[in-house]
Amino acid sequence: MPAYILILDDDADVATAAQLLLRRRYGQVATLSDPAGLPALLARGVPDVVLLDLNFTPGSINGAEGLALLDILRAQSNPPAVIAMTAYADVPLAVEALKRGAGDFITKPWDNARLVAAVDQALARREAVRGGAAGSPELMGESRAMQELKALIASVAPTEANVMVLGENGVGKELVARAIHAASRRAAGTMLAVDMGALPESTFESELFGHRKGSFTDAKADRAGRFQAARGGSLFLDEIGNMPLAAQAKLLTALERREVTPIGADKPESIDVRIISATNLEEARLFDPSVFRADLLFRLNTIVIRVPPLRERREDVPLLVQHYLKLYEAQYERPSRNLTATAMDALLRHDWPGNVRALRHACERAVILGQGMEYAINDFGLAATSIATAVTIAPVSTITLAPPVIAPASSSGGDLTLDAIERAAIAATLVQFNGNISHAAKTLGISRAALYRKLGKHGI
Ligand SMILES: Nc1ncnc2c1ncn2[C@@H]1O[C@H](COP(=O)(O)OP(=O)(O)OP(=O)(O)O)[C@@H](O)[C@H]1O
Repeated sequence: MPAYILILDDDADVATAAQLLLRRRYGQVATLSDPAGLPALLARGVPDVVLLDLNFTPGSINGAEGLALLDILRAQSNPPAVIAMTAYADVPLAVEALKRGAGDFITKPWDNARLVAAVDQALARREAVRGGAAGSPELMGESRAMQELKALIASVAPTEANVMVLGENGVGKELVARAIHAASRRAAGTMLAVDMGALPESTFESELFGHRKGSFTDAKADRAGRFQAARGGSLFLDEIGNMPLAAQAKLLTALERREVTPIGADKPESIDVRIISATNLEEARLFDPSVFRADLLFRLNTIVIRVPPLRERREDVPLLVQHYLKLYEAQYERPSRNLTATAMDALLRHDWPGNVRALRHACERAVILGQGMEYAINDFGLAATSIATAVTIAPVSTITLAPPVIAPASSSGGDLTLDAIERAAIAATLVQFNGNISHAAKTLGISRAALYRKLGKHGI
């Protein structure tokens, strides 16, 4: 979906400069200089991201108008991600904006690369938030792996321990980080996310630790760093595996001393953040000192949480598919449709190299492009090579109503081994109960443990 960005700033020059920069990259970039026009604009459609100036009236620096606009934006039923902008790098104001729901802040004049990175991150965060029901990101899944993951999150969250989240792309690492923050003692504070892999080395210190006005040519105003802005909350350091070694050394010093010195400042400032980090780097690479400093690793990984890939918890597929189909049916105002059992079986056997993010996109595609009365596997646009040869299941009419029906012997007869019948019966029963293991086991007449063993055996 092309992104819709709104720049809300009374300074037309500033708004146009941002528009020119962002138009090259995003679908639709609008500007608005008079906040009075905001309700009418929102009635025509809510943007994905709003760059919001916090001070409208010339000379005003307390941010009250911007914060009021922020409240209006946050009150939308499908609220945009907001990046607060201010010419006055006033930490309390930035923190207030973050507390009231802005996802990030940027000071003017901005660095172009930084602005684009902030918009990219805001879009990614919005996608993650939209994934949850009613706007709150929820880590879904009832597989044993997910139950263990949720239990681990619950026990780790209330501590102050630094947590490192490991897992492939799209498995839900950021959702895990948000769940930890939400269940922590710092939940009233903000969780600020920083994509460490996208931070240019030249601006690394200024971004993380802040700077004082005049400390270098472009330092036109004081700027708060992410460490200061996240005070009292959590700092989510994403993609830490992609940080250059020099930046790793700087981060290590800050964490060891529990203080940072803004560029140009004469005194260090103490930091009060909990660090949650994430990477998709394989552990072997992470333990390679030419890639990642061991001393920094030990600072960050007091607790390690591994999020398993979706192919290792296939039982979660039906639940996720149902959730995302419903979500996109509502979003695109499409009628609710069922899924053929054949399609669900193929989705269950898909390897999902892009994990939950890919599943989510496949569901969005099916909702937009599916033409039949029911969703068929072709609607999901999966690469044929990633689906193992289909086990024949009669096209059960709905996934919720019909009991599992196993196809009579196919004309080739090749699929009808006892194993194939067992596999098909399990898959169809899981579909029937939306992936609920307890119900499926009861219906199949076996224990939950036996069903888990069979899921493993059949690679479901
Ligand atoms: N367990 C889950 N339940 C519901 N949605 C999920 C789950 N896991 C991931 N998602 C969704 O999948 C998408 C990717 O999740 P997220 O950004 O947390 O993954 P990630 O591991 O941080 O990805 P990357 O490594 O690419 O940054 C988001 O839209 C998120 O809402």
